[in-house]
Amino acid sequence: MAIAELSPSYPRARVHPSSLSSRFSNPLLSRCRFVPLRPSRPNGVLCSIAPNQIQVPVAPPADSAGKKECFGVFCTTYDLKAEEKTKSWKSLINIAVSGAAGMISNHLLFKLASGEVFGSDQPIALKLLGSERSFQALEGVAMELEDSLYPLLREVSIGIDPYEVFQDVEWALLIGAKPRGPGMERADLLDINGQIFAEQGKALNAVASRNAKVLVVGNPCNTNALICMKNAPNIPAKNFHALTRLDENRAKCQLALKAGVFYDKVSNVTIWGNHSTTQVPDFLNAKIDGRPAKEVINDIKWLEEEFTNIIQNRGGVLIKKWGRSSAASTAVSMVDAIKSLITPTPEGDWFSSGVYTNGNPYGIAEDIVFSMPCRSQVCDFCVLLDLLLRFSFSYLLWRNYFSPYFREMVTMS
Ligand SMILES: NC(=O)C1=CN([C@@H]2O[C@H](COP(=O)(O)OP(=O)(O)OC[C@H]3O[C@@H](n4cnc5c(N)ncnc54)[C@H](OP(=O)(O)O)[C@@H]3O)[C@@H](O)[C@H]2O)C=CC1
Ligand SMILES: O=C([O-])CC(=O)C(=O)O
Repeated sequence: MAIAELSPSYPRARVHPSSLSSRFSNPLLSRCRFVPLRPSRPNGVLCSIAPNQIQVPVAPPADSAGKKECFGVFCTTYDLKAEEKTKSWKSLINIAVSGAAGMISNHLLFKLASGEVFGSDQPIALKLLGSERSFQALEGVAMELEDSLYPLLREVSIGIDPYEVFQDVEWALLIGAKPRGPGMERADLLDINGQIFAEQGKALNAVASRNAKVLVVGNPCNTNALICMKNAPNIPAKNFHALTRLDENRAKCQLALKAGVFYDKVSNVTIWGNHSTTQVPDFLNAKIDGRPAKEVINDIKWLEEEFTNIIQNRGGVLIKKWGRSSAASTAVSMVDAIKSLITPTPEGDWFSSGVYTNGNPYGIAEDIVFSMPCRSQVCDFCVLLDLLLRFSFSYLLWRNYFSPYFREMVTMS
């Protein structure tokens, strides 16, 4: 398929010796240093640095001899297991974030590091992917992470080569991509951004954990997720998601406002289709306080016209006001999306995610990434075990309950 054949935007390998050494006031993080990269380090991400920053490597302090080498700004020259507090912790997970010096990441990384996303007993290693142009900013991000003293954040590495940064990652949060400006459609970004996801898919395929979960945010995110997935055949297709949770959150907010209730009363909201103006926010199956939203709101004209329009165009309206695209709310919706994947979905509810359509029961075209209602099952150590395209909407419901107009909108979107 043509999509799978997009060529890489970066050369295969880029390795720069690193320099920098730093010292920290936190005793746990003392004796940090940077060491030169090795082209193929089996475990862990190599920290790259811009060519003009190449220096002779700093020799390890005598008292750390025999201990693990440190990379990036966080340095595990201490024994994690020896710490009382870490005894009940789960084992470290590796999380890659691309576009790590960008706006969305700037909100997301601190949520990840705080434990808000993966839990207060889940230590994490952050692998930050940037580019030569953003490398200094990436160092700035890493410095801010250091200065935040998050106990669960055990390692931070920065790099510009996805083949290095994605090594062994369990999660890849792919944000890095050009955002649209005023007057643009998200699809206008495909020419520029599609290449990024072809390359990153190949890199994930080569070096990431075989069960890595991939959340694609960079726009147009559905198509980019498909491109990434097609380039990563070693990773199960069900592990790829395009972020449409922001749209779901927006829809919940508007329904709550209209009904005069707080957001937490709104459930069962689906975004069908693409994260674009063709999406269909499903008010027919949405519930407010357990009752059908359309009964509670009792204004079908508003639901069909205004509500749908508001959700479809929310991103563009925000760009006109801010001059840039939504970032904080996107990071929040990424947190929601990840938590939905690692937590069993409450009985009777579901969440929206852009997923691969093969085998879907709704008559949606096969072989695309399309947002649908999803539920997750979780194994006991809190890692996504499986994602069910659960037929919360049974085909019967789909056929009999949806108006032909609505059905057509969804399948055409
Ligand atoms: N799915 C969703 O719900 C949403 C998706 N988005 C999308 O997320 C993406 C990132 O948004 P945001 O963080 O605000 O953007 P920023 O411009 O703040 O950061 C994007 C990062 O992407 C990297 N990048 C890669 N290629 C390019 C390029 N050609 N031009 C510019 N930057 C590039 C840059 O990092 P580097 O130089 O290190 O490569 C940059 O730091 C956008 O595509 C945006 O449209 C935004 C909101 C919601
Ligand atoms: O509108 C954009 O380009 C950014 C985005 O995806 C959103 O805010 O939904």
